[in-house]
Parts: sequence; structure tokens; C-alpha cells
Amino acid sequence: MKLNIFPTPDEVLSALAEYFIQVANDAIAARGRFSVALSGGSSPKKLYELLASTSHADRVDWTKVYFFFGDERNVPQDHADSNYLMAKKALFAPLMIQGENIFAVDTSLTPNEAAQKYAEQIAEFFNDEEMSFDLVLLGLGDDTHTASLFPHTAALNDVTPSVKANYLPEKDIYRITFNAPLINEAKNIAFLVYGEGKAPAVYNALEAEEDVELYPAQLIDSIVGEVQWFLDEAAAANLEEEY
Ligand SMILES: O=C1O[C@H](COP(=O)(O)O)[C@@H](O)[C@H](O)[C@H]1O
Repeated sequence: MKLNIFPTPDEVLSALAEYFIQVANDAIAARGRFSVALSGGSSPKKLYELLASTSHADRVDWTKVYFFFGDERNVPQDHADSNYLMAKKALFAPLMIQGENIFAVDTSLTPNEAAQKYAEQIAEFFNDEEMSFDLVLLGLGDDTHTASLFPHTAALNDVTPSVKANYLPEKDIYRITFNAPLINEAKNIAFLVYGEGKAPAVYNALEAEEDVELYPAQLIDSIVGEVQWFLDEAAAANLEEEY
């Protein structure tokens, strides 16, 4: 695990954009393509806008980039809460990413059907071999959830890499999400977390006593690669250990 801590959110975003470009170009050089699972929520939109900006856009061969979603809300793809819609506006449309490079969750299906279909699409993408994404981007919720692995939900108990329809009893909704074993197969995992409101969750994820039911982000621990945290000083303010 590596922590990258910067004074401001803009510096965090800039560093993560550089990291994304590096990992993408390394993957394309090594394997001819780059597979990335995007995160949703409030934090990553600015990252996607930065990657699509004129200063960054021509530094990656986007025709060789394949986009997936680490989690998705159970809403139509044109709904304001859709992670796909956010990425489409901030990243896919400005970069003119072709449809064949985008693997969105089919939320017109039932949650279980959507999760199963997405798992099958991922397995097919990886030719039924190890489902190891080049990069999984993650956020961190105030309750220490990541992707849509929320506290005390069924998907936390999974031991086999897959995509799950995770029921959130408190909200009475489903989210479609990579489970932790699938995330942990990735070659690179990067958390993007900024703002003082996230400081307790960052502490819980990294330094609190282990309790994965309460702090699901503690489940994230790459098997084959590295977990990088991109934080601003406000989000890292409660950390006590030396890194
Ligand atoms: O990894 C993720 O984390 C976020 C946390 O969202 P935020 O809005 O509190 O930044 C989560 O909800 C999101 O869908 C997911 O991809």
C-alpha cells in the first residue's frame, strides 16, 4: 500500500491523472490494451474531466482503453444518479470513446440479472482467464464503503471474484458492484479521497481495528499488485501512523 498525500484536491487529482496515464500506457505497451474499472459518486467527476482536457487527452491511445464500472446504481442509464451517465458526460463524450470500448451495467434488467450479465461480460473480456483489471479506481464513502460494498451487506462475505447485486437494507435499494475478491485481482487499485468530511472514513479504512463488516474498505488488498491512496491533507488528517 502506498499513500500519496497532497495539500489540495487539485494536486491530488493532478497526481492521480498522471498515475492513470502511466498505468494505461504501461498496460498498452505490455498487453496492447488497458482495462479500467471506474468509480462513481461525487469525487471522480473532476478526475474524468481532467483526463479529457486538452492538456491530458492526447497522452493516451483511447482506442485501446476499455472502460468498466466497479459499481453502478440500479437506475436507468439516463438517470442523474447513474455512474455511467456521469462518466459519459465527463469522459466518454469529450474523448469520443466508441461504444465497443464501454462496458456499462445493463440496468434495464433486474439487479440479479444485471449483475450476472456483467460478470459474464467481464469473464468474456478476459477470455475466461483471470479477471485481472489493469486498474480499479475506488472512492470511499463517509461510512467507509467502497464501490457498493456497504457495511453489513451480503456481498462482503463473498470469497470468489464476481459482480453482485448488493441489497442495502437501510435504503431498500440494490446496487450492482464488483465484490472485494474481484477488485483485489486487479494489477493496480487506486483510491481517490479528498475533503475533511472523509477523514474519519480514511482512518477507519487504514488504521482502525479490523472490522470488515463495519469498515468494508478494509477488504481491499491487492493480491497481485499495489493499492495506492490519493488523498488530500484534509482527508488524511486523522491518520496517526508513519507511511
Ligand atoms: O468507490 C466508490 O465510492 C463512492 C463514495 O462516494 P462519495 O460520493 O462519497 O465520494 C461510492 O458511492 C461510489 O459509487 C463508488 O464507486
